[in-house]
Amino acid sequence: MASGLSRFVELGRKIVCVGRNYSEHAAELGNKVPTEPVIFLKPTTSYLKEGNAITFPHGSDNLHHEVELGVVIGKPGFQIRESTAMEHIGGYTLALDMTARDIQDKMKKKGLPWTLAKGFDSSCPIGSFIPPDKIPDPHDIEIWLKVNDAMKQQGNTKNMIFKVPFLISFISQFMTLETGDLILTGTPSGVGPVSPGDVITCGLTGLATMTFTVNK
Ligand SMILES: CC(=O)CC(=O)C(=O)O
Ligand SMILES: [Mg+2]
Repeated sequence: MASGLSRFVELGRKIVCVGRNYSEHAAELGNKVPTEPVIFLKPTTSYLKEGNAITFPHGSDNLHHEVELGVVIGKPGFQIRESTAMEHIGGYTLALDMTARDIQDKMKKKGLPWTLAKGFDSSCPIGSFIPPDKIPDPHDIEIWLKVNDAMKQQGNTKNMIFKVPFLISFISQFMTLETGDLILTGTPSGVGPVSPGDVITCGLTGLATMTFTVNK
C-alpha cells in the first residue's frame, strides 16, 4: 500500500484553498482583511509533482507565485469541532497556489468565481509529504520563496489570521473533509509574477524545499 505523499496524491482528493489569510498579503493586493475565511477549490488535475514544469494557463500573461503551508487530512469528518480538529491532520506539505492574476482581477471586477485563475493544470505544485510529528505546531514555521535566487516571499505561519484548527472546523461545516484532501492555508506577502524560464525555489525552514521551472 502506498504511504505518505504518494497516498494523498494517488487518492487525488480535493484541494481546498484559503485566501487572504495573512493581513499583509490582503493589503498588498488592496483587499480588506476578511472577517471569515475566504474559501475556494482547485481541481485534482491542478496537482504537480517536482520534475514537472508549471505552465502558463490559456489567456494569461501575469502568472503569480503564492507559497503556502498545505495540511493533509488523515481522518475524514463532517462538522468537525475546533477542539478535535488537529486529530484530523495526517501530515503537511509545501505547496504553491499558482494564480493567473490577470484572469483573477478580471473575475473579481465582475464578481465572478476565481476557478479559471486558480484551477488550471499545474496550478498546485506540491512537495514531499511531511509527517505530523515533524510539525508539533503548524503556527510557528518560516515559509519562503525565491525566483531565480532572489528572495520574494518570507513569512511565518504564526501570522495566519485564521489558525489551522479553526479552518478545518470552518470548512467541514460545509463539506466533508476526506482522507487525502489538501488544505492550502493562504500565502504571506510578496506574491509576484514569474516568466517563462524562471526557476521557483521555496521552503518551510528546516522541513522542506522544492524547485519548479516555469514554461510558457
Ligand atoms: C488574492 C488571492 O489570490 C488569495 C489567495 O489565494 C491567498 O493565498 O491569499
Ligand atoms: Mg493562495
